Amino acid sequence: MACFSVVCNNGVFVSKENLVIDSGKPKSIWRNISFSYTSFCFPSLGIYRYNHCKTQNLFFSGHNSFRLIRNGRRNEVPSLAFQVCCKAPDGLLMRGNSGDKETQFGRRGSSNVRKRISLRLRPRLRLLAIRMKRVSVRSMLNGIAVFLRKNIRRVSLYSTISLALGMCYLFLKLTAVPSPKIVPYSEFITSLQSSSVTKVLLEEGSRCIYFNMNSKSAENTQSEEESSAGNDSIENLTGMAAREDSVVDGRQLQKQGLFKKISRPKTSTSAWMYLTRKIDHDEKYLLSLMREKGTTYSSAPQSVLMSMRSTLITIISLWIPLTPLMWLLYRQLSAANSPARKRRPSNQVVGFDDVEGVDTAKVELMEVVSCLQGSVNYQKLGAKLPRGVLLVGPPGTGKTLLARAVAGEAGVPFFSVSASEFVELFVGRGAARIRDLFNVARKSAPSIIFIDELDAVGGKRGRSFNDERDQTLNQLLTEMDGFESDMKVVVIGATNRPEALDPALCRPGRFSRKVLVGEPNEEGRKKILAVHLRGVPLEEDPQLISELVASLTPGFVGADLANIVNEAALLAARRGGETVTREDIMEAVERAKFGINDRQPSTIGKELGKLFPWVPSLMGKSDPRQDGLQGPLGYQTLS
Ligand SMILES: Nc1ncnc2c1ncn2[C@@H]1O[C@H](COP(=O)(O)OP(=O)(O)OP(=O)(O)O)[C@@H](O)[C@H]1O
Repeated sequence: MACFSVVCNNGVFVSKENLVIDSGKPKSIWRNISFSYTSFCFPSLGIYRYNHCKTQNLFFSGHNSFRLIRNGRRNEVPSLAFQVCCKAPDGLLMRGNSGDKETQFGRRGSSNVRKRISLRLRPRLRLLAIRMKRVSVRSMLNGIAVFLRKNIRRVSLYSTISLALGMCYLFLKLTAVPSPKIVPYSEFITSLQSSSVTKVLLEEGSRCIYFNMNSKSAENTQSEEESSAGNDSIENLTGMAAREDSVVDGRQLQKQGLFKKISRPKTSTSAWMYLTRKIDHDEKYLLSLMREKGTTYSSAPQSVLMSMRSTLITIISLWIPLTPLMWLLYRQLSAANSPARKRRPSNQVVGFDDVEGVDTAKVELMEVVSCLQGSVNYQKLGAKLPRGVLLVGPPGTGKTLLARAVAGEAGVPFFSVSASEFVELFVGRGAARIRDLFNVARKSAPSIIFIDELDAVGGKRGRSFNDERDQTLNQLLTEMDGFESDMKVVVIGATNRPEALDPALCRPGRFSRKVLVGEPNEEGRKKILAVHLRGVPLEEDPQLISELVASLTPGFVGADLANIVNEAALLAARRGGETVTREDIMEAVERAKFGINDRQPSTIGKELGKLFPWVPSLMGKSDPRQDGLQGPLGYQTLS
């Protein structure tokens, strides 16, 4: 029993978390402590023992302290002392720490809160100060320089875009002029008829007609607008008020109390008060009316600045919504997504030793490896390196593994793609990817391209309306034709459906060599099992187990056998065993053969079976034990 006391002379408990005892040891050590009882002494009141803390009031807090919660009680005693006794493992040094920040006893109220806040803040500020001291301007600048160097392209692109946008904004801001008020054409004609229009400008190449009116009419129009609309837009007011040759001057507007709204400077003024749009085939009448009324009229092209401004606005308003779309398109179309880039040439660690049970296929492929390595001088006799080798066989027989083994043995770059990666949404994209892949492979020659599930793009042409797929296949055919005779690039394809392939793909010169990768026989299965049992700790002799499992698994392919070994290891791990036993292996074989089922038939099932013995046979589920069908090695198979 280790006892220690914590004494506080002034202040009261204000916190529920009123005591933290620091052991100076890691938190894990505290787990062994059981709290016996707490005794409080209140000398000023004459109370010396006061037990109220229970075991559950012991909490771990921080990494090397524990905390007492006092059930919310408060001691309103100015002076108190208490003792904490704990059972601790032998040799554990404990010390009470009344000066701990969380055991502060202060006055109730705001001063205490302030104290607590300051106590919590202080260490954080200290930490911040230490960190700030460590930060040096030079290292920061170095960091920025390194970042810029690394991302020079991206940084320059973003800064160019930002600069261009900034320039556009500045240009628009500088060339901004208050636009004239747009009025209907009929109003313009009426004003002309009443001789209130003073000056007209017909803009060349557009339908815009700018015009000014004399003061009286402008005033009338203004008051009409006010009464009808209530308030005008700031632009219109600005345009009217600030115009130099406008008849309505600033003073008038000020009188009307409208000038308050004007915020634009006087320099950005428009020369024209009103704007309307021309009606087709009315030019004759318009000109004759203006001549009749003696109105000054002229025509002028749009100013360069204004046309630039409107072009810029059009471009920006078009491009802003289009940019995300373009970005998506770019990402889709960019070569960065191409399989050739994704698959960097890598040296595979798989060798022919890792592939067993497919000896004929291995011999064929070993020849290709010898040609790639240059150990067989096939050119001397005028022979050519086979362009393509097609691996044909049921799923899981090791076609992919064989291709990887070829790459591993030849020690050349290996580009592995699944043909489905060439199936694209955009016409021509799949073909471009094929082109990319072959270009990269050619550059890294001697190399091997492996196309898995070749039937995804190599299916017979013209059978569907899928133009994109046909184009991709055409490109593949072209690329395979395009190898120069001395180019050491071999294309290995794998498929489960050779009958679905386009005949052009299988003609000599393309996938001329077809290698059947079939189901392994018993000897083959034994060898495959031996490969997969290499790294598994077995209770018995691996050879014996391989023979046993091989004899029980006719029709199983390499992938099934690899799965059996893996399942057995998992079962052993589940039961917590150190080694994989024969039972684990047998259970894994059963699982692979019959699937995972409940071994024990359910009680309801049993009862039903007793009552209606014909039900299981009706459902096609007869008891294997009754049928004499036994599991491997006399094990009962699943019911
Ligand atoms: N002959 C074999 N020797 C050793 N392991 C094999 C063999 N065949 C298959 N395996 C195991 O099965 C796994 C799957 O094989 P793989 O992917 O090569 O089959 P596949 O014939 O390409 O199948 P699919 O036609 O479905 O693509 C391999 O990773 C390997 O672990």
